[in-house]
Amino acid sequence: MSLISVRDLSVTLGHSRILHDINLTLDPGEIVTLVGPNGSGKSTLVRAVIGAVQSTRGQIIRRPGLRIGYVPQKLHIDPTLPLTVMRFLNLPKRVSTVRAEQALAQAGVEAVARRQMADLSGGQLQRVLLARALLDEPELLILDEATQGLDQPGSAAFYQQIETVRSELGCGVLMVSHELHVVMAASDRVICLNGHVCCEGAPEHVASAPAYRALFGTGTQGALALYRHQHDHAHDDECEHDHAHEAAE
Ligand SMILES: Nc1ncnc2c1ncn2[C@@H]1O[C@H](COP(=O)(O)OP(=O)(O)OP(=O)(O)O)[C@@H](O)[C@H]1O
Repeated sequence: MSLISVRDLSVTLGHSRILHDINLTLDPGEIVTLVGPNGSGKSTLVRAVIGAVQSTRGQIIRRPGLRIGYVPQKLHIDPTLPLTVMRFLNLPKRVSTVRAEQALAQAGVEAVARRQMADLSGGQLQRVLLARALLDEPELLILDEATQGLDQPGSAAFYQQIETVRSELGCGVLMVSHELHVVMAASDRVICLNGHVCCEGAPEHVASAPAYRALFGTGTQGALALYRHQHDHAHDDECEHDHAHEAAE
């Protein structure tokens, strides 16, 4: 059974229709990335998946008992507040030291357990947030712009860590990102969103789809090669239609 299955989802916020006719499934072990221009509804879709936003039509079916780990964009911490990484991982509920250390190791930052949160670099902080999301051994890991503020090598290293986590835990991963070339290459499947699903499939397929190119141009192909890895592309969805005109909407 899929981890999540989104069927004909529409979301209206205030008087604006933000998402319409969204269909999406995510299977165990899959890394799916949502890309799309600012305001295209990526965060709204993720928030609907975690149950923080109500749908106006359609449904979201979660596998019964599904454990979801969520990595936010950023965490604002008062720099004057003394808070070690270990204490942070014990908020809001206590975890064993062994489990916290395991999660830090899975996130690639085992050495920072006793450090102050305020002293961490941007990349270390994002990995600590990842560790926190891993504490409950999620079956689905959701990351919403989790590499914002990191430079490109930092982002690439973070996404490689996500791939490691996926292969160690076997969890599915749903990510939102603006860093098209880096994130797309780390994904099994990419969904290009602009209020609805414009096109989807393997990164190479989406990068060359007319709808994607209309939204983002053609500059990502070379960079994709940087982090290319082998996938079975046999089941890629074809881009059903050309929505190139929508870029002008
Ligand atoms: N509570 C709300 N009420 C009304 N409109 C909202 C609300 N929340 C979000 N929106 C609008 O929904 C649209 C989609 O927002 P969303 O944050 O999902 O897009 P996004 O693709 O994640 O954007 P970005 O890439 O800029 O983060 C935007 O136009 C936003 O202004």
